[in-house]
Amino acid sequence: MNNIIEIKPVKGLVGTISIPGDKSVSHRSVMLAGLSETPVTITNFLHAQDCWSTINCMRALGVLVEQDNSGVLTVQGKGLHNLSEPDNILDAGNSGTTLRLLTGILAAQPFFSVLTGDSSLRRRPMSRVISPLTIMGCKIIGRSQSRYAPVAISPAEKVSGIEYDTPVASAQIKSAIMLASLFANSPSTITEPSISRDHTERMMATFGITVTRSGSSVTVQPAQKLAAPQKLYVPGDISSAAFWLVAASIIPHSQLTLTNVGINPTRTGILDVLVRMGADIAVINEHRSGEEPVADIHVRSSQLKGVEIEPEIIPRLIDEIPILAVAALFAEGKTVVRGAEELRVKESDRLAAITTELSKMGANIQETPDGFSIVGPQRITMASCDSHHDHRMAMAAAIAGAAGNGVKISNAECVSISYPSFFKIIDEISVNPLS
Ligand SMILES: O=C(O)C1=C[C@@H](OP(=O)(O)O)[C@@H](O)[C@H](O)C1
Ligand SMILES: C=C(OP(=O)(O)O)C(=O)O
Repeated sequence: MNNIIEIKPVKGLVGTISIPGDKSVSHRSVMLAGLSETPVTITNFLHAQDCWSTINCMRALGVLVEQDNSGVLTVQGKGLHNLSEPDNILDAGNSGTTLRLLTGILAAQPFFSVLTGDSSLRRRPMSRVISPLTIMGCKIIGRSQSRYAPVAISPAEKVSGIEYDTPVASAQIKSAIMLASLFANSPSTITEPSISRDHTERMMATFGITVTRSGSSVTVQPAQKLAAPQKLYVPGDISSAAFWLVAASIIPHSQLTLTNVGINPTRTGILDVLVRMGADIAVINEHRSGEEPVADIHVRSSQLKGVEIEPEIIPRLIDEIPILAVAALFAEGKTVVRGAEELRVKESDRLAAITTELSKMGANIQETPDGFSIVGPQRITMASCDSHHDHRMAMAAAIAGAAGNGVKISNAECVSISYPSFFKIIDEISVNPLS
């Protein structure tokens, strides 16, 4: 399927958007509920393709997952020690989080399993989880000297805790180790170069697991049984909200209210950077939703200015860099991104994809090995772009087109990976599309 979507330039974006559930939290909610013995209802679960990959894998392991008419899930787990051997290969689709976190769970099970994914996921590095899990005693091999999926997992004789310094700040590496550690014979401590998103830590605490943090290290104790909460509530995804935060900032006459946005400090780098760029953003109605902080956000158009985005903040805005590149095109002065080499191993090589696609609109971008620099503001023209089958690229191109002179995006259907209603919402909030 190749859906070509045309986005027209718009005069302004006005309205209120209820931000759909957080993808990271949604994955973790079904995995941990699946390892519990009592039923858990999950409200505001993200019904997008990546999270359904997780549901389908958990179902194949014997977990019962049902949804009601309003999308609320009920998960009846199997407990820590009663998952069943899947009778086929597990398919993580396009989802790195599904594949890497499930590798952590499956590495500690007394049965054989194989995990794979689509052609994009099969190009992404898996040795980063296979290596530490192997040190723990797990038996995992993958394609091409265990660099890539498919990965095949055999029962381990013994799973031991680990003290592990991760070379990259990655919540997927950290979470895979934490999940395997639940089954280990001793605690594990993972130390990151800087703290990646901490949703696993927070949600594990909700399930009665002992997790302690000291600086950039996190220690998780093995568990006998999880004490599941009856209800979980998934906050809105700030990575989805980011597209509207940038769109409303750069499109004149815009005024948006984004409701129910997760503002976990390990995810709010985008807010910090946009505020430094001069964005008109107000965070209101802050409250807690379970272990996660949530708020509403008002955003209005403003003239942004270029900023330096240094390596230290990258883990807190890792998925927002494609849309930040669009913000930089409309900002006055130079924006530089450094230390973002991880973008080369996402759904696409996002640094190359940003440069290629925005250049088609006439943008001038200097790509570097670990980022890019852009001097703005730049006039961009109507162009035919490609998503590279990468949801965040499709949405970033759409906002560039709406703010600029329109865009046609091929392979645009991939927005369903994280934000199925994205194009419908652009239509709903657009004021007087200009033709
Ligand atoms: O743990 C998670 O839910 C995620 C972690 C990040 O990946 P890395 O752990 O590879 O940085 C992020 O890019 C991804 O979208 C979701
Ligand atoms: C990188 C992403 O997700 P994942 O790693 O789970 O595929 C993303 O959503 O931008």
